[in-house]
Amino acid sequence: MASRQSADAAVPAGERELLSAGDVARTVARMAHQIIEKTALDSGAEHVVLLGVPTRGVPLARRIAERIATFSGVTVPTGALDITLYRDDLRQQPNRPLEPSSVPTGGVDDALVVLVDDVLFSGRTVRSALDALRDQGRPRAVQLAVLVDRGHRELPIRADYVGKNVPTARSEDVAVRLTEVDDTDAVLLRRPGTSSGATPGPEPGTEPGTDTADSAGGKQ
Ligand SMILES: O=P(O)(O)OC[C@H]1O[C@H](OP(=O)(O)OP(=O)(O)O)[C@H](O)[C@@H]1O
Ligand SMILES: O=c1cc[nH]c(=O)[nH]1
Repeated sequence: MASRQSADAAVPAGERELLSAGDVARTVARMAHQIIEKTALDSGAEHVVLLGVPTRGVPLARRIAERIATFSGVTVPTGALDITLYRDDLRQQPNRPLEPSSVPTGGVDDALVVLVDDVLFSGRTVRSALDALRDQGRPRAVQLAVLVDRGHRELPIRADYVGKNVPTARSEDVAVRLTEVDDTDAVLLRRPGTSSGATPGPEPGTEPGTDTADSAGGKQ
């Protein structure tokens, strides 16, 4: 998938499109295939549940489940896991409304839970999600699926399924846009203060982790 520069009139100055709408769809499809394969979903041995982290992890989980159903014929239940009150930096975050967690009927006990989020950065959201999940039950195992891994981990957390590894500078921002929330599908890389035509890129030593077990297939 080729990255497009902000010469594209639809992409504002200082932003670079990392994934187009078509790229997002293909990436979600590939992640669905990887989940089917790694969990042996179509063998029926596992009770797999996809739990999205609000905001965009929730529609992303639904999209992955829809692709899984199409590819394997297996209906995977989805839900939402609000992590707001479990953050270790709650006091530093702007106030945001709580979004109720919704765990599918059947719960998460003994299930293989795949947490789904749009961006993996410091890892603190995922750590919070693990705490939030503990209040819902005791899964047999927990995996992590993210659309974008942009590196800069602050905790020993890695994803099992990575849509795209993106080397970034810490000062940059990866913005995932999904139609269910934003009326458009795209992934943008934003560098504060850059003008149109500048090429955002990584600072030395800022590449995202490359040791994710399943990210090889997901790298682009
Ligand atoms: O690995 P981390 O450093 O925790 O960053 C990743 C999180 O940041 C974003 O959420 P954000 O808190 O911005 O809320 P949003 O999903 O509502 O945009 C993103 O959706 C991830 O959940
Ligand atoms: O770049 C980032 C970092 C955290 N969360 C995001 O959505 N984007």
